[in-house]
Amino acid sequence: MTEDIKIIVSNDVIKGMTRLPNSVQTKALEFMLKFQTDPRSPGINYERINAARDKNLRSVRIDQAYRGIIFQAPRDNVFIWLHVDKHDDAYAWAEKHKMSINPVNGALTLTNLTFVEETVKRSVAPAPTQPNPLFEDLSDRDLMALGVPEEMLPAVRTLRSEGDLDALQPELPVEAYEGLFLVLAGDTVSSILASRETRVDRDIDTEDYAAAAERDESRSRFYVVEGENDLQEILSAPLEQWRVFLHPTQRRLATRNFNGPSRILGGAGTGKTVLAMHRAKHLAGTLVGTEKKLLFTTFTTNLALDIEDGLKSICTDEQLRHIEIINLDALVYRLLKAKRYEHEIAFDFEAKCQPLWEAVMVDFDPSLGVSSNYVREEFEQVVLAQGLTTRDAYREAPRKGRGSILSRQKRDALWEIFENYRLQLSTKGLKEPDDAYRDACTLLSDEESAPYAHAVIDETQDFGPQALRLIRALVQPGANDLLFVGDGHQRIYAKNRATMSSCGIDIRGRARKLYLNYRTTEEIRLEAISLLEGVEVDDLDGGCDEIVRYKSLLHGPKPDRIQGASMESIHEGVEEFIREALKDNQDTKIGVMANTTRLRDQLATHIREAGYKVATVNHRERLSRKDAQIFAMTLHRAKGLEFDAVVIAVNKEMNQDMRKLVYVGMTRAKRMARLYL
Ligand SMILES: Nc1ncnc2c1ncn2[C@@H]1O[C@H](COP(=O)(O)OP(=O)(O)OP(=O)(O)O)[C@@H](O)[C@H]1O
Repeated sequence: MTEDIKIIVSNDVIKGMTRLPNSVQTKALEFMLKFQTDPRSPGINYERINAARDKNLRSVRIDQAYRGIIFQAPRDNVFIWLHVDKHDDAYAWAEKHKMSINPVNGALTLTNLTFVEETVKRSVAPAPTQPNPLFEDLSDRDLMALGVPEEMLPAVRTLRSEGDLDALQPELPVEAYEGLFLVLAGDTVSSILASRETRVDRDIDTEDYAAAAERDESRSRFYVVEGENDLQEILSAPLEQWRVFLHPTQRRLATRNFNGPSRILGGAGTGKTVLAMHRAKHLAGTLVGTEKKLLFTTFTTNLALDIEDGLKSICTDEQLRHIEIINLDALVYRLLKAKRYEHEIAFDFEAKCQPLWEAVMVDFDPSLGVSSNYVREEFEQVVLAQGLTTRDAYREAPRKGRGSILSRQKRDALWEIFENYRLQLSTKGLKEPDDAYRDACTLLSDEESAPYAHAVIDETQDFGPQALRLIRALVQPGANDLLFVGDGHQRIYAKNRATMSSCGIDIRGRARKLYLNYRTTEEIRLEAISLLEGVEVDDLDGGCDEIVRYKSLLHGPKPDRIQGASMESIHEGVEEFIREALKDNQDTKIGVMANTTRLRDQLATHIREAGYKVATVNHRERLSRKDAQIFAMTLHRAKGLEFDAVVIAVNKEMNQDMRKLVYVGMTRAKRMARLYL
């Protein structure tokens, strides 16, 4: 490819390749490679398309039956591959579409003109009772600043309900759809643009397709081919959209400079893990040629393993050499072992700590007026969370969110229990993980420099204060040092609620959000959030998060919620659900989730007996490598995973913690879900 030629490929072409017959795929790829080497080669016959309204569209011959549609920019040797199809279909497609550059935000846009005309036609002569157009208060410039292509303005002007907007969504750029629903949720155009960091203050040259292709908005749907082997690599790897096409906000956050720690919030399925992986790739790229390392850490082991596979699919070997992917507990274990730490870290509370806790609680005096559960929570949420080691420190400690005030005498009485418990642990050579994190922090503070240059942290909501302090201590303070992604709605270990600022992590001015759910249908998302009604959700830094601004791109059937079913009818129902899920697509991946291991195993056994192959997802297992279609797991194991269809059974009261757990489980589903309560 010569320097002055730019080849761009649309996501439609990249997605569409797999739908072509194999022989056509091969020919299309061969053609693209030839085209990439020299788009002006005499061997390539550009045919004008007489009926096309965009006069820059051309067709090229792939074989006797298939044609490619290419946009030839008015100047600068820029060629954009837009579509591949059978001859007549390709021509019909070309007649409908128009490429342009959004004159306000400078993004490449492709508009289906016929769709716009039909939308406008349908809306003429509104009945007098119809509501006003949704965006009548916004100027054309505002709409284009949000990402609406100029050619789509007439269609957007006809919208009168959220349903109308959803019907337009498949034809709108993602950022335009997102901008419009944020306006409906009450945001102003300027606040949306500011939080996205979209620039609309430049003069846009609407004929400069080379410059437009580089903008983050364009890159959410167009890929700029970088070098000789680039296109082949893209097309031969698994065609998961997230590897190549990021939401403009994902791309910006993955690559921008932050002058310190940053935190990205986003509801389930909004692409936080995807963003985190691209951020790691980007930062690792800056470390090539140095000895420095980036830490990618998560709470759950299974997720760390899947992220490792994800990173391998987007990073070069050189970049990978600078990334260490490990869940935090495993990292702490390794770190302390290397320092000849004398204690065993009691990761398994039930097996290691519970008997000792129960033994010291024998002396607990009920006349203190608090329950034994309250005492354990006090130990976790105040003593362990703040790393308190003396009675005096506990007497003075703030107890925000603990509900009741404890007199000095009561605190002293509780301290005796706590001290005694730690002593019992110590005689057995054990430490609770929070205390071990604290010890690791102290050991690190003796070192000359922190072991990592950067860290990217997924599932931040499940890291407690000691874990956050340790993460801080593991990374050299500086630009781009820490990127946290998380979602308070998905906190499944309530004791781990933390405030980043009180753990030495200052994210002021560097907090951002993702809004678009790429995974679940809107129907599943709404059903899942209805479980969280009345549950207070925090923003990981002492403030509140809200849910009204999230939205899904996909639609599908409303999930079922079935209450009070007998075990027998749950078994029948689960089997029927699986049959239904597999009906149209035998490759459907199904998650079967339960709140206990016992219930999980019961369901798995029943499904196996019904003739299906079921894999049980355990600790430290890569889901992506399991040879099965149906996966049974506890709700705790479901974090970070995804399935086409999810069926959940819960046999316990739906308290706040359980609601969050079920929320996590249900938002793993892409298109079908059912819940038994
Ligand atoms: N830019 C994108 N384009 C297409 N698909 C995307 C994009 N970003 C994310 N996805 C897809 O959306 C789904 C959810 O992404 P991801 O797992 O990163 O979300 P998340 O916010 O970490 O979710 P959760 O918090 O629920 O675990 C995945 O299937 C992912 O491949």
